[in-house]
Amino acid sequence: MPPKRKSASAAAAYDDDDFEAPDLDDYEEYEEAIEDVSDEEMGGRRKKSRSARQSAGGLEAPSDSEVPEANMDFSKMVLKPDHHARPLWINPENGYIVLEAFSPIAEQAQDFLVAIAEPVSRPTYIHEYRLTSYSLYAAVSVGLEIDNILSVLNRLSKTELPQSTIDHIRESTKSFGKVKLVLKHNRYFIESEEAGILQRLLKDSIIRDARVFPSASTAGDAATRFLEDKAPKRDFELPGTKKPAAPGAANGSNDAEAAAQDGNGTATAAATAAAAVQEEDVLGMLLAKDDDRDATDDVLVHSFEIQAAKVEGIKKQCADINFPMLEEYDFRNDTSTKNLEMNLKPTTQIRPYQEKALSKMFGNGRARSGIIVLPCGAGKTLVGITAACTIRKSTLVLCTSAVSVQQWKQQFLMWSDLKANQIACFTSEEKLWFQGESGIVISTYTMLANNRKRAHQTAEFMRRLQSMEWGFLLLDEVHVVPANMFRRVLTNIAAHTKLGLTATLVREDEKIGDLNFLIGPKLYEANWMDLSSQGHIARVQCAEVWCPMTPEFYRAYANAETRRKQVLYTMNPNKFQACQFLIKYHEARGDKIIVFSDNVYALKAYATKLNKLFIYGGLNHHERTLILSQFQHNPNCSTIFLSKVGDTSLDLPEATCLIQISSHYGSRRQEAQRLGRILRAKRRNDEGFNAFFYSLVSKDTEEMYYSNKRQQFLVDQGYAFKVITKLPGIEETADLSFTTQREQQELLATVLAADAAALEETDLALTKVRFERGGSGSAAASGGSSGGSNSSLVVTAQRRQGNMASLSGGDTMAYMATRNR
Ligand SMILES: Nc1ncnc2c1ncn2[C@@H]1O[C@H](COP(=O)(O)OP(=O)(O)OP(=O)(O)O)[C@@H](O)[C@H]1O
Repeated sequence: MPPKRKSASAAAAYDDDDFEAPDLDDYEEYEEAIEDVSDEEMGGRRKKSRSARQSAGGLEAPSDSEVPEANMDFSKMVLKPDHHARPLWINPENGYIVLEAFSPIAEQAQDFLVAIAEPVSRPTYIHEYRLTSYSLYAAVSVGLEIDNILSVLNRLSKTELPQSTIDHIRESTKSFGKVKLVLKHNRYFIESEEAGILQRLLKDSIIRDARVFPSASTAGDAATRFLEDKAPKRDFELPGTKKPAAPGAANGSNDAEAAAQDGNGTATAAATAAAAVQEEDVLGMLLAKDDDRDATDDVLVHSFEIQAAKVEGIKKQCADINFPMLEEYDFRNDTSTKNLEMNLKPTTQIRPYQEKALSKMFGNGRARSGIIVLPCGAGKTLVGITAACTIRKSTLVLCTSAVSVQQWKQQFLMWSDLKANQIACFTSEEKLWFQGESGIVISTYTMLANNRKRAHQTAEFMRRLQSMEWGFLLLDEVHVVPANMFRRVLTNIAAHTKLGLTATLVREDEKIGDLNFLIGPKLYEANWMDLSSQGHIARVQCAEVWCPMTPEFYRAYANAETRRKQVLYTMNPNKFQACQFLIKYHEARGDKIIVFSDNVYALKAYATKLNKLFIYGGLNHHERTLILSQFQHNPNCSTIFLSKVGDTSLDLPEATCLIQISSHYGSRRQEAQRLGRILRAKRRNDEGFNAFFYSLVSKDTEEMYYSNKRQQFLVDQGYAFKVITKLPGIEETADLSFTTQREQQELLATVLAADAAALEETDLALTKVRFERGGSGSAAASGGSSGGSNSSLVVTAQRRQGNMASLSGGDTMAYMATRNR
């Protein structure tokens, strides 16, 4: 039943219980949101998305497969005499940049690279970046100038900057940042400092037709074709925080000096040389330039007005003719949109990386539209709230589920001085407007994008939403929303500034590029490993546990159709035992455990057998909240089972261990989002604390292939996945299920007898299933046999008899060579 499968997998992106009965048109759109598809589907999607990107206007980032094979013979490269002090290798062939992350000035170099290039891979010692049109567009939008980019790159590079790199940067940015779209006093203007550029734009018939000529009543404006305006002075300061310290040479020198002091001989020599590079004020020059960019009093800005209704078309046209417009909101001078008195509470302290991300957004006193990328659990919500407190206008927040709506509301109340009645939630269960002329509305994408007939109260709420002029539109989990749905939301809503928040700017269908066009460029992307080492997110041990299939299950697997194959490798008795063992082990350590299963049949079967609570799409909001609260507050409820409805946005700081038993094909995004559930662990700063992420994989099945693919995003962020082929201690553990052949055969018979509908049960709210509880919630608190070790299971070192393979870890570990791209 192919259509049904589509809708089933579509649930990956959303918790869509806000609607009574989504129709099939909606499924088509949800389907678009699915980033992770089987390989056959990928080919078609790639082609489709490539043409979509082309139509999105020339700012195309090549996919990996499109990057030309580089000539890797660099033997003729001439190194600069002090190359050891410079941390960058630049590949003249393909724009890839390699950073020596162990260099004393790596941190500063990293800040710079993140601003101009796409991070490809950032493990411990060597980072890889790629210069793309998108990344350069983003660099220009946050105020970096091309000459400065080239100059800093050259200073950091071990060789003279290759001419091909210079040409690439100049060529792809020559018209970037020259045109801005500004909404002032409710009128849209196209602005540029170069009148010639506006003249050139006006030669384009689509743009010319959208132009608004000043009327007689605005005769003053009519004196010239182009309105003249002074660029604003830079006066940005985040509320409740001190002004961001000017990044640059001072900091950089200190870091370099510190590194020089504690290094060994070679490191000291390198650091001394690095300090010499620092003396040239490598980054200071660039970043100071960034800060001062708009402080020039005498810059004249030319502009002309365009019709509000044609804004999207004009944006697209400008991008098509290679003049992508930057969107900026002069909120301080917008007197026609009502202010919203809101501030961060005095106790709210934003973290340095949050401040850095925000300074990219507000760097010149206006608000730039764009996307901020921070790891899961790093506090994107507070970044969004701080941005709202800076703009201080009515704000609309869109997220992916009703649970997140409540979490956003709670976070607004926690971090800002807003009162509850100034915040309205718009979900299937709540539709009360805020008090006062301005306020906050929090809703889901599906609520806003739904264009079917609505109940009276919902229609009335929508009418009010559409008639408002929003100062700020905050888009949470922005990577999962399909372009069509976005378009529908964006056409329905008039907003001055749009900020997209995400942890994983990846989609297998490569539609990420659409976001550049619809929202704006990526403004900032943080490094997961840095935040982890600074204690802002938890350290995690990742492991892939290989579970051999029992012969009976494997035989059935080999002969089964696709859907049943998935259930068979998830229900594999050896995987079940591994899961049961890990739960026991970690419960005994005092961990709180989430077991993830995409497959609802398996989710119910596991949870019921193990007497645990479970959450999936069939439960309503109240039922989910009830279970989550048990997990958070009841010491006897240490493990819950979650379907994909828990992939994103769940704030469960109690969780310290994840076990994944079934997942969505090769989804890199899902893997990262799931990991994100434990990155916020409350106990993350306890001494020696580690969170654990286990992926249980049935050996010699297609799951192995997908598993490898899924890990790539996290591997690129610097996570190392250990492969465990045998869990130490499992064999001595009593009371594991399905240990006898008879039990295993019964289990197999049940799976084979289950009708196709049961195996295909989806997470959609449409499938109304009554509230089933896996058990009383009393977790089996019996200390599982842990193999006698209190330390991490993954790195357990034990004294036991064994052969050479055992001694070298060869019987429980496997090593895999993986290729990042
Ligand atoms: N500056 C801060 N000071 C103290 N706590 C913070 C700060 N920023 C965020 N937090 C806390 O960190 C946790 C994670 O924040 P948040 O839920 O916003 O993460 P997120 O980035 O949205 O994650 P996800 O992508 O998983 O949804 C929350 O408990 C939040 O209260």
